[in-house]
Amino acid sequence: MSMLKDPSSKYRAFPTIDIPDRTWPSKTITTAPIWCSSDLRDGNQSLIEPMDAAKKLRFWKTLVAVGVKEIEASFPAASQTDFDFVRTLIEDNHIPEDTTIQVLTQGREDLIARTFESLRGAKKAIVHLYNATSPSFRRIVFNQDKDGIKAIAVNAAKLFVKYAAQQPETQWTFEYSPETFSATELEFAKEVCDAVIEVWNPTPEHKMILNLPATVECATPNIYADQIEWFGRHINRRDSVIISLHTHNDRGTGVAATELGLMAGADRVEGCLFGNGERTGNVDLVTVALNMYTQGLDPQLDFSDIDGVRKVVEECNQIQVHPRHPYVGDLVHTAFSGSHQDAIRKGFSQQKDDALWEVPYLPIDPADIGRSYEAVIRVNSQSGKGGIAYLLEQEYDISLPRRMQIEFSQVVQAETDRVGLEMTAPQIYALLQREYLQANTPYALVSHRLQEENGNSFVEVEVSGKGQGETNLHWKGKGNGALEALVAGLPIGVEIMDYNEHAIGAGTNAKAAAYIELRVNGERPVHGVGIDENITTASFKALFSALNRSLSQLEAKAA
Ligand SMILES: CC(=O)SCCNC(=O)CCNC(=O)[C@H](O)C(C)(C)COP(=O)(O)OP(=O)(O)OC[C@H]1O[C@@H](n2cnc3c(N)ncnc32)[C@H](O)[C@@H]1OP(=O)(O)O
Ligand SMILES: CC(C)C(=O)C(=O)O
Repeated sequence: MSMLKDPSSKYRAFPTIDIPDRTWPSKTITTAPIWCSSDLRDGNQSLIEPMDAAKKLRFWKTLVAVGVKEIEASFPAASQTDFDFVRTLIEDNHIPEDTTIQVLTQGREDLIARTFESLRGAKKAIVHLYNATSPSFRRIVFNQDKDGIKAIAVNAAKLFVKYAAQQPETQWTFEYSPETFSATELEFAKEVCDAVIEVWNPTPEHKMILNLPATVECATPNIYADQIEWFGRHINRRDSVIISLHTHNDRGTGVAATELGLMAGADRVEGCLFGNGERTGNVDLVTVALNMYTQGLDPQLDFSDIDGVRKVVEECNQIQVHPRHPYVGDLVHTAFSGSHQDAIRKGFSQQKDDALWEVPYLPIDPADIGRSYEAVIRVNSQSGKGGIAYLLEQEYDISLPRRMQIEFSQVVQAETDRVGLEMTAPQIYALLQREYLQANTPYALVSHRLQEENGNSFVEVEVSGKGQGETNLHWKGKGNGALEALVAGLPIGVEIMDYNEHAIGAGTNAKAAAYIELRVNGERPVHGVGIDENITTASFKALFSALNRSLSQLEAKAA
């Protein structure tokens, strides 16, 4: 094999479908399909360790809670575990009235007999027959010509009728899959399916299911859509047939193929939660459903606790969901990068409760699927001021003025660059404390006295600090307001460039936050922050914070 100069010569392009008047490209999906989960069958058969009975039951209950109404529970003839699971569901009444159990079998009589046996006593059931129809499977696996392949399907279909008749207490629905449909000549797929239709004789009142698998995804999704549209136009008794999609994800386009297949007229979708299944998986039912949701269409499945569902699926399958997996991955509602955070923060502040969802970079409101907003913005070295400001607002009720956001983001940036790690909200707050709230040198405010007289403010402050020796300093000043009086009393020339304040919290526990931008001796302005129960004290603390930071920076510059 390695001798081949160009290995791609081993493969060939999938031919296009001759359907020039195709209609699906201009369709949209307007109704939710019938959903069928194959987690307990196609998903289960792909696991390193297939689920035991307890796990299968837990998974089954989760699917029922999500609202999946048709659930392929097993391949009962494959193993005693699979057979017994079907018995448990029936005998212990785990199948709600509005839910139908589905099982799969090959077209061999011993397997069919055992399959029907497993369903004894079920109120209703879907029995699913498959055999592969594509040229390579005909040649390689079955060593049969087209007639031989059709005969497998027709003979098995007849056996279905025979065995179903022996259990008339059950309301039967039959499903046929021309396995490898997407790699089968369309005329031949139709021929086999028409032959099965003849045997099962469905009616508009009692339909059968024709499931059209992309058993191995082998072409672009538009080809699959063409195949589905062609099939729907040509199959006999279309009104008595439910057309079902069953895609895999070998080319990474299982979701796209399913969506285009629905636009092409299919009625039903088989798949697995979070895309488990053979090789690269079956189509992910969650993504298809939530994609509909984000188009304003109710998918009729409940993923309002998506993390709860994920937990069950991960524990049963023993496979972790990827952090980038659409909708459910740990990181998919998270923005680290500055410009994204800025846009998200602005989006949140403008988003009205009942308005169309328009928060940039978030295709879905995380709250709709049970996620909090906590993980939406996370800060690392790629982050900007918006994300930092957002976290302080959300977690600590602290709203930094715009120019201070810019200044503080440089402090955070230096820290994230230094440690090379993400910074959590508590770590950012600790940095704010260290940098601003605890900026106590060289001057720490010990106490202050404020007097108002005839529109004038008189301030006396007691100041201590490193380098002041044992004796505290006392500075006095007079001005039009408290801050002006304090500035007048300082022995250093300062100029207040900007002042902001706001409440933190409400009621008796409320505090005040004050922010001051201060220019010392005509140098570059520097910010300070003060937090206190008393707004005047908060503003004085903010002034000392700015003064100390500025003096420290000047000292560092001079050194
Ligand atoms: C695409 C899919 O996911 S299809 C579902 C696949 N899932 C599974 O196979 C899981 C469960 N299967 C099993 O446990 C086993 O395959 C069993 C118990 C069903 C059968 O096991 P075995 O009797 O050992 O047969 P095995 O699986 O090897 O089947 C191969 C034979 O069945 C034939 N066969 C394969 N598929 C079908 C079919 N759909 N209908 C009729 N015959 C078939 C093959 O041609 C082959 O025949 P040969 O022995 O004459 O060459
Ligand atoms: C049995 C069929 C539907 C199947 O699982 C497949 O083709 O992938």
